[in-house]
Amino acid sequence: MHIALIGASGYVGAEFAAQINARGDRLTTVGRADCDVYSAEALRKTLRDASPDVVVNCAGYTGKPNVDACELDKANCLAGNGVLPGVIQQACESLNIPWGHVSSGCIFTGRRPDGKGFVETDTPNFSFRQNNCSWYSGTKALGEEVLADAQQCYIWRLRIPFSNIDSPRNYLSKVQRYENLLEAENSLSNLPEFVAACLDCFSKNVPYDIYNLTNPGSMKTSEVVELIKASGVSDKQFHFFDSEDDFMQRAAKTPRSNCVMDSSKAIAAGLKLTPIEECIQQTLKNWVPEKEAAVGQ
Ligand SMILES: NC(=O)C1=CN([C@@H]2O[C@H](COP(=O)(O)OP(=O)(O)OC[C@H]3O[C@@H](n4cnc5c(N)ncnc54)[C@H](OP(=O)(O)O)[C@@H]3O)[C@@H](O)[C@H]2O)C=CC1
Ligand SMILES: Cc1cn([C@H]2C[C@H](O)[C@@H](COP(=O)(O)OP(=O)(O)O[C@H]3O[C@@H](C)C(=O)[C@@H](O)[C@H]3O)O2)c(=O)[nH]c1=O
Repeated sequence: MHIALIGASGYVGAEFAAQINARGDRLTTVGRADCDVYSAEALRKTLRDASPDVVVNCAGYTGKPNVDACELDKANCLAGNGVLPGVIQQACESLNIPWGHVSSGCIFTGRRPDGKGFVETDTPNFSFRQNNCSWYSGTKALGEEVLADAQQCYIWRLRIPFSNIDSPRNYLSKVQRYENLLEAENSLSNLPEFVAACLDCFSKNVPYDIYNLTNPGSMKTSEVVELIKASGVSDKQFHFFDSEDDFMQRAAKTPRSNCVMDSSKAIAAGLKLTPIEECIQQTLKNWVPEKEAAVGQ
């Protein structure tokens, strides 16, 4: 399969590129340096010339070191998350190329009113329409609205990614590095399993649709801390904020979307997502500290 990857230079894009190469698929990367990705015509020409079988979009604006930074660069964030998906849709549809878009579970907060995790048909409850969200989450929800009528398109929802490679973007690293932790319940995505599931959508002919690609189940921060301690990866003394208000006052500029998601639709479609506790345990067993990860590159 020949895959054109938009956003290959990012945290998520790098994992896509690595797995595409490891599968022996053909990879063409498309970035802002190659063409004006905001021009459907320029993007169409670039894609037509490359002639891929499928396109994957993992470009987007996340904010560094975290989503707080999006509050300071709203126009770029809106462009990357709200406008770009629509331009890619236009280019792909004009060439009749199937494609997938990396969205985020952060368009939800909490649990459904019935206590269950959010499913794909639930309306995002952490969005500009609810007027309760971070700028980042609002733009990601808009991105999904833009793609509501997209053809031959997967929307893959990633949520607080983690892997065994220690890095500032890895949730298991963040838990070890933050001075104080917010106690919250979340569904999480193992990044390698997320990317494998996205690529499997094409190879297994999974129906085009929205998929929550989180590892089944959810974890409280304190439960993640216990797994880290039990693994021997860190012997740090972990400290917690007193409350969400304390977190907002001392560490955050904008609210976070801690939420529980239901990934049973993805599992039923044959995508492999290991239950969350088991997945974190396996990940910590194979932990590669950042210094060793840098040597291996
Ligand atoms: N990391 C996370 O925690 C999560 C990420 N996601 C989503 O996954 C996607 C990738 O995230 P991640 O890899 O972490 O992000 P990174 O910031 O690591 O990478 C972002 C990528 O998008 C490109 N990009 C950044 N801003 C823009 C813009 N305004 N217009 C066009 N291209 C842009 C960058 O390209 P360039 O080299 O040109 O700068 C880069 O390739 C995003 O859509 C994000 O919302 C979803 C859930 C969780
Ligand atoms: C800043 C901070 C966050 N947290 C918690 C809040 C939250 O539950 C969790 C993650 O918050 P962060 O601020 O690290 O990350 P944030 O930027 O909110 O993370 C998000 O990135 C974007 C791109 C996404 O799409 C999301 O799915 C998610 O991965 O860590 C702490 O415990 N202590 C802290 O000091």
